[in-house]
Amino acid sequence: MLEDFRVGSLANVCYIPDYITAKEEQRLAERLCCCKTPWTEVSGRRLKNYGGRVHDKSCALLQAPLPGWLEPLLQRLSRDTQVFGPGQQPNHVLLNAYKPGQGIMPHQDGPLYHPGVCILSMGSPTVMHFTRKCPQGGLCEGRELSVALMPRSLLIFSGEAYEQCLHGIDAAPVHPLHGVCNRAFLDRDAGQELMPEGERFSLTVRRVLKVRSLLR
Ligand SMILES: O=C(O)CCC(=O)C(=O)O
Ligand SMILES: [Fe+2]
Repeated sequence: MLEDFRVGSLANVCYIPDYITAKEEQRLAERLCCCKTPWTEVSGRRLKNYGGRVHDKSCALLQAPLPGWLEPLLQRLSRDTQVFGPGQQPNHVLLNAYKPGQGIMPHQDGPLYHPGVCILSMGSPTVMHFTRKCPQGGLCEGRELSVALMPRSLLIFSGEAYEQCLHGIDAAPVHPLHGVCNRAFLDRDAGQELMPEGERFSLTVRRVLKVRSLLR
């Protein structure tokens, strides 16, 4: 199934438009925002964490229960994408909330996780850029890949895109669509740029490799 959704020049990047319906998006966004899990702030951006926290020293997930209402989505993601390892389920979910003009610095998700991630987008659209790491250190010139992330879409990446590239979102009021690799999946009237008007919410779904259960 994923074969039909491969985009761009990097191996193992897939973009699925309308992975969830508008109704599912609304219900999920309400639950995420209203649930009692507290928001934290990172560089002005708001975050919520589900499934526990990764302990700095042991690099293990101090596991906390995931909300029951997230389970059907997580099962669906592992079944459809198999990006968390063969037969494996994700155990960690991050909610990011971006006001218009906010972004996320180019970064790597790192070795604590199985090297595959799903990002579900809700609310305002944006563009994510992948930049290759140089063998000599630092970042290569230019961007390897840009993907428009429309609301209700699912981005999946692993392998080369996960391990050899950094990904980020420009902190900019407008996101040009020039050169995005998933143009074929966008509405014909998408225009030349995306201008977020409201907040964007994204769910970053991953599997932390080492787990220390506090549930017992
Ligand atoms: O909001 C996004 O689409 C990206 C989030 C991300 O890269 C992360 O949580 O590591
Ligand atoms: Fe990331």
